[in-house]
Amino acid sequence: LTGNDSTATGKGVLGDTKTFNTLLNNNGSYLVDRTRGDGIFTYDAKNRTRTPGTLWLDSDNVYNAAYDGAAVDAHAYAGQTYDYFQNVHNRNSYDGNGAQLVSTVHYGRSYNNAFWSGSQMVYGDGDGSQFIPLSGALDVIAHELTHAVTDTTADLIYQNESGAINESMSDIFGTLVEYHFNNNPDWQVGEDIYTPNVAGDALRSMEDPTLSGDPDHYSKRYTGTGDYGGVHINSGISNKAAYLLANGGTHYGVSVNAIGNDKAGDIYYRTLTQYLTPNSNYSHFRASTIQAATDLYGASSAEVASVKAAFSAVGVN
Ligand SMILES: Cc1cccc(C(=O)O)c1OC(=O)C1CC1
Ligand SMILES: [Ca+2]
Ligand SMILES: [Zn+2]
Repeated sequence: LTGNDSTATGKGVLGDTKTFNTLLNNNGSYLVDRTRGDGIFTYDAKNRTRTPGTLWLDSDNVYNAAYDGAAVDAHAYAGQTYDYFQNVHNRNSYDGNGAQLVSTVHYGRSYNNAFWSGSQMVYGDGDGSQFIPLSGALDVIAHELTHAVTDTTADLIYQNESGAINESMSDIFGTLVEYHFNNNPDWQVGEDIYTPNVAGDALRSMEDPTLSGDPDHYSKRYTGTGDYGGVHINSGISNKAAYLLANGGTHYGVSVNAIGNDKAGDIYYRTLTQYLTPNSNYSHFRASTIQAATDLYGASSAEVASVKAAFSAVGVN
């Protein structure tokens, strides 16, 4: 594919105008951003379920059609998430080696899911009631891309406690990316694309996981076999701890002093990339996070004390 790098404008899922990088040649404008790593490529599944589908081609380099919104956000938010990992953690794409970022939008029909396939991101359009196009939220895209970071580092097995930690890492970095770009940031997950007819709810809450029926203490963990052993359920335990570490608070009588988003992000990034292993459980997660914080701030630091308190507050001792 040859052509010239260009900057296009378009409207995202929520109707917000944004700019992003495209590639222009005689055929028209492709959603190809050659300015980041080995490139960001966005595809159209045309409501079928073959991936990656067709590389997105637009006629005039202006992406304002309703059908374009899901692709505009998938492309622009993948670029922002790339920038977060590169600029904040010095990681070049999800593998540290500039791997291409491939996304497919308009996947399936009324598909209420988004996922990392093992090699690319995939986004459904939602059914218009439970979800609107799922690429319309930065925390969702950063969530999916963090699965790729996890798979190329700790490679946490996607079931039971290791799977819950896998899921929580994606929610944590989804939220940190949303704050980094000040994109209506909060400690909720997927709020911008979830239940358009219901105000104030979210797919999950990190601030209060019980709002979506998930545990906020290890003693309340799910031990069944659903959801791969509760990977989207028991993530609430770690999500609450992360919320407390960054923001502070008292939970079940345990007080945590805030260390802020940036230090929390550096601790979780080091934990994920240097200490966690495929079968890490919550106990190993506590030890690993303490070690990462010790490496960064010292054994007697306030940051280490807050990590210990945050895990204790959610019953992981
Ligand atoms: C909507 C959805 C369904 C199933 C799996 C995932 C998954 O990627 O784990 C999923 O996406 C999310 O959880 C992102 C955060 C909104
Ligand atoms: Ca959010
Ligand atoms: Zn996930």
